[in-house]
Formats: sequence, C-alpha cells, structure tokens
Amino acid sequence: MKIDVLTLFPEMFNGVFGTSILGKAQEKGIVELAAINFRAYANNKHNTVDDYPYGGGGGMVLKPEPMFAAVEDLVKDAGEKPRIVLMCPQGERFTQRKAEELSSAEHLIFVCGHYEGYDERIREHLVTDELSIGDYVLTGGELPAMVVIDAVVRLLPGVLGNETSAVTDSFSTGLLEYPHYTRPASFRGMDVPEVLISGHHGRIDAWRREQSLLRTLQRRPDLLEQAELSAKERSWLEE
Ligand SMILES: Nc1cc(-c2ccc3ccn(Cc4ccccc4)c3c2)n[nH]1
Repeated sequence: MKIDVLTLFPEMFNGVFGTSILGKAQEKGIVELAAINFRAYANNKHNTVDDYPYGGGGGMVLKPEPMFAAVEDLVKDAGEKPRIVLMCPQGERFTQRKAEELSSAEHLIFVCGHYEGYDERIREHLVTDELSIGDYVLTGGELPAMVVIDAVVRLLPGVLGNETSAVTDSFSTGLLEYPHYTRPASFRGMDVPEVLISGHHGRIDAWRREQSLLRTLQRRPDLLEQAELSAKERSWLEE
C-alpha cells in the first residue's frame, strides 16, 4: 500500500512514520509512507495556499489550486484510482469498520488542512472520503491523519507480529476488549483471576467473551446493537 499525506507541516510525520510499527512496516515493504508539502504546488509568487473567505468572516480558507495540483501530481503515476481522504470536523465518524475498508485500498492520499478549513471545491470535486476522528475541533488535519493511518496500517497483513492479531482486539469483534493480566500472579494482594491460570482454554475463552460483553454493556451499550451476539448472549445481557 502507498500512503501520501498532503500537509503544510511534513516534519510532523517524521516521528510517526519513522518509528515503531509504522517504521517497521515500511522497512518490511508492506507500506510506503510519504508526507508532501502542498505549498510546493502554490501557483503565485508569494507561494500562498490560503486566502480570505468570500463573503467575509474570520479566518482563512485553503485555496483550491495548490491542492488540486498536488493531488493531480500524485495521482498521475497511480495504478488503481487512489482514495482521496480529507480530514475535517464535519466528516464521517472514523470507525474500525472504516479502517478495515481503507486497508483494502492500494493507494491513499490524505489531505490535511489548517486555518478555518477548505475551499468547498476541494470537497466537491477532488475528495472521495471526508473523515472526522471525533466531535472536537483540532488545529489541523495532521493529527487526525496520523490516527487514521495508524489504525489502517496495523490491519495490513504482516504488520502486527503473529502474537498480536488485529482480528481479536477491541472493536474488531464489535465489543470492547476483555481485561488483560501478566506476571506476577499476585501483586500487593491483587490476584490474577484463577481461570486465567487454570490452563483450561475453553474456560478462558468463555470468561474472556463474558468479560467483553459485560464491559461493553457497562461502558458502550451502543456497540451492542451492531455486535454479532448469539441468542443466548443477547438474552443473558437482557436479564
Ligand atoms: N475530528 C477533527 C478533525 C479536525 C480538523 C481536521 C482538519 C482541519 C483543517 C483545519 N482545521 C481546523 C478547523 C476546521 C474547521 C473549523 C474550525 C477549525 C481542521 C480540523 N478537528 N477535529
């Protein structure tokens, strides 16, 4: 997979792209990550990429020309038509299901703006997906893009080691994750649940599923509507 990020602050991505799981995924050749400064595509002598809004009002708006020129330059060598993902507070709420959908793409181009937002023609004629990472307003699209890229790349085959599977973690089952424990078995009188030390994997799996269901019911009952539950589990939860 190839991921390009159009941003005014490419240096913000150095840490995220160069370390840990994303860094290793690049070394393994699973994904190619690049952050490009779209100011390079400004078509005026002052290299401006923003301007005052028509109709007045506070704040500046990102001009269409540099963004169209930058995307068209990235798309010209592309194979399969890339998904052009615009980060913005008004976008579709990003979810694990959306991460799974994006992880099947061959080429993603993220558009990260600043200021008060984007000229609407960028949305109408360039973008395929608009994503929000939550109902709060950030200063720009870079942090949201990092969040989405992290969630997408970890799903690519070979990125997570065998000991960690993206399939069983939170949200991939539709439920919140069960509690985790590691050594020591007793810490300041706080003991690990006996079942996890029993070595009985059937009982361990059942306990973990029950804990996921309980934790989801307590903290995120809204997830239960979409989750795949057996009839027995549904009636147990409704007791
Ligand atoms: N989930 C989420 C995404 C964003 C986000 C994404 C891209 C941009 C580009 C500029 N801003 C600032 C801003 C935009 C619109 C109105 C006021 C300020 C952005 C915010 N905030 N929160």
